Amino acid sequence: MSTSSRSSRKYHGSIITAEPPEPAECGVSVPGLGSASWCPLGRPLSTMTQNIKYLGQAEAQQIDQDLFSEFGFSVDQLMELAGLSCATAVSRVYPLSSLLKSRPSLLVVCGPGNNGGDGLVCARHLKLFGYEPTLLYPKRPSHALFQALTTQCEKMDIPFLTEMPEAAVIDEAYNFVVDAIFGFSFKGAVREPFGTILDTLQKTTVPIASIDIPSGWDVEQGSSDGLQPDLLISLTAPKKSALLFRGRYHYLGGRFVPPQLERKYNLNLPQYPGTDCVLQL
Ligand SMILES: NC(=O)C1=CN([C@@H]2O[C@H](COP(=O)(O)OP(=O)(O)OC[C@H]3O[C@@H](n4cnc5c(N)ncnc54)[C@H](O)[C@@H]3O)[C@@H](O)[C@H]2O)[C@@H](O)CC1
Ligand SMILES: [K+]
Repeated sequence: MSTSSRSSRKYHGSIITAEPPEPAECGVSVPGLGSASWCPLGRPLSTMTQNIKYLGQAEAQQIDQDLFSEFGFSVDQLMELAGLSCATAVSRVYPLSSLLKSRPSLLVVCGPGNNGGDGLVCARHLKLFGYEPTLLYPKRPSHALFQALTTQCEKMDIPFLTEMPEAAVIDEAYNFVVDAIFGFSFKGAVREPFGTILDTLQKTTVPIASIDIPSGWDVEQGSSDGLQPDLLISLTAPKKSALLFRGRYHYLGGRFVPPQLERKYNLNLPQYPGTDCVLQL
């Protein structure tokens, strides 16, 4: 599906209001990408968010490392906050009252790395928020953290599918899909079973909410014919490919960046409102 055809995509089974407007000039200056000629949703970024830094892949991974080594965080700490912000953004964009299907069902597809871990946490919080998530988690790392997150979801009575349903089945059964397959460490051609899973997701018509990066997109260059999510939740700071996001909603989450780290990488993060853990960009 091309990016241009995405803007005319119609969603079924939930939540649709209006077509996304055409992109407009907003002239965001992005290190390494020059001046972007448009911005998501076609509206100028506010002065509050226009200087936010869009990260390359290496820089995102370096910040990740700094958080764990120099700043003393553990993975599960940050994953919990990341997953909670994803669930919060999802519930803002697709509130229970807006869902058209009789049950507040959604599918969360998790990949083999930390992005998949964010998906497990997000599913657990969505269940606590009153949604009915179902998980697909085809490649499970043996690490104790992922086993614990899986157990937590099982104990919350969140069902796990054994295989990816066909697109028509997803459209029929779920209000929307959370894409937690790949994040900022994705590289190269997609390997199975995720190639088939992403092909199926592209055939669905329900909205897709992508965690950190639309899965299958190059972290910096994006993908013109890849997944075109309706919602993108950028964690810590957006990645360069987020400039090519043409869905309706772009949120920032992962409100855990210490000011010292923000200064070190000149992230220029916008101020989150009050005690909120997400911010719409
Ligand atoms: N520092 C941060 O900003 C935080 C990041 N978190 C999450 O962690 C993510 C990054 O996690 P990871 O570094 O584990 O990486 P990813 O979750 O992006 O993916 C790595 C996994 O995908 C596989 N993979 C990579 N390329 C592939 C391909 N072409 N085909 C098939 N499999 C492929 C790798 O073998 C590995 O198992 C972020 O995007 C974010 O979602 C959060 O959990 C916590 C805080
Ligand atoms: K993703």
